[in-house]
Amino acid sequence: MSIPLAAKAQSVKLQTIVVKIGTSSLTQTDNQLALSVLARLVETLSHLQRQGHRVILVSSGAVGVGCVRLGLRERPKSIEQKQAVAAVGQGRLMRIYDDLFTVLNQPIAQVLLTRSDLIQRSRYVNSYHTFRQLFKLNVIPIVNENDTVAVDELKFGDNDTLSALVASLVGADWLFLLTDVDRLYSADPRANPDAEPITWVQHLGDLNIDVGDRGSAWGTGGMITKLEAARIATNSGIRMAITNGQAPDNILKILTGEPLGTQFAPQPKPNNARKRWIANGLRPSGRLYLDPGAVQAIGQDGKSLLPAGIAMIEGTFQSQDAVVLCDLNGQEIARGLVNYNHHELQQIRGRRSSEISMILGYDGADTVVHRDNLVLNPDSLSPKLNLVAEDDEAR
Ligand SMILES: Nc1ncnc2c1ncn2[C@@H]1O[C@H](COP(=O)(O)OP(=O)(O)O)[C@@H](O)[C@H]1O
Ligand SMILES: N[C@@H](CCC(=O)OP(=O)(O)O)C(=O)O
Repeated sequence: MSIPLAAKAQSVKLQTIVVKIGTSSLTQTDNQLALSVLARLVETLSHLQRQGHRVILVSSGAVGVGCVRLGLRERPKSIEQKQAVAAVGQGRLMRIYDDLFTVLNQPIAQVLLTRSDLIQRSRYVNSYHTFRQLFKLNVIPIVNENDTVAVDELKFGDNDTLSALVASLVGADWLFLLTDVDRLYSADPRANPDAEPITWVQHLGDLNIDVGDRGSAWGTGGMITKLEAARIATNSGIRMAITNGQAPDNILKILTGEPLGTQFAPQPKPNNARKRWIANGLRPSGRLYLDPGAVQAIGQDGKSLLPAGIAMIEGTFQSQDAVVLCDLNGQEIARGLVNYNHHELQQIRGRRSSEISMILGYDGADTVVHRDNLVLNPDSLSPKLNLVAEDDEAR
């Protein structure tokens, strides 16, 4: 029997590493597949796996590869077209990955997820168990959105967000976003040659940059979705890096401490997986505006939210839905699962908990959001720190 791979790794600290590669890195300017990039990516990930790390690849490209297969020169616009083209491309993409990984004797698995898989707690937990089993089998899971079935209102839409949610789900140490620029800049470097490179981001809330309104011709979301991914990942205690997809071995260099790309500091993470699910997996369906006393009680004193501290509510939600808790200026303080629907909450907001049964005519929870179901937003508590230009030492 062969020695388990994890046991072979000696001085390397074993980590869970999620790598996302975008369409812009997988395709060349003539819209053909960038085979050499794929091969180097496969070598890098197989190497990490052999060292004993747990590796997940989130790969875009179903639509791009489908277009190449069908001879389409532009990314399709309508949802139906994209779904059909993704169905053509996804199988082909996996075949290419399997051929390349097989050369290195590395087994892979296809995992296709939709937003609702991560919203529903039981499916979220099941997905987690599947990843755990795949790690035990020394398999590299290759994840993509299940484009052919995802409905518009429940789409990730971009794999940046998906990769951050997957990283949060598995409790990853690192998330790498491989793209067609070498790092984040103060503005889109294609449109602004003078844009300043950014190497280190301590707190996302302090980032003040221009991200344009779109990505490359084939990519989805551009930098906006990468920064959203950074919010989810760093708030889950995950360190993130944006680096050039042309050089996948940058991942190895960054892991050994080289200051390549743009790196984002992990924030203190919610200490249990369920809280990470509340903070990141769920889509809030309402907002509760809190008075200063309630902001202090939940933000500083670790208390549950009571109806007395709610000044205003927005949105249509049911009991146990996720809601955002914010101050009177709309600044997000926390997210949580609410114990009352929006009708009930309109009636009891601003009132004492002891009045709830009299107002509603039945007994309900004393709290609107119990502290066990409440996750503070680290950005709202962060001190002011800012971008670091290329030459500065920030770590
Ligand atoms: N501030 C910025 N810094 C770096 N790139 C930016 C910025 N704003 C916009 N971009 C654009 O984002 C693009 C990468 O996003 P995208 O095309 O969606 O890539 P991917 O396919 O890798 O997800 C870059 O090609 C760049 O033009
Ligand atoms: N699920 C889609 C991913 C779309 C997407 O996010 O693309 P990109 O911005 O290139 O990462 C696909 O496989 O084409």
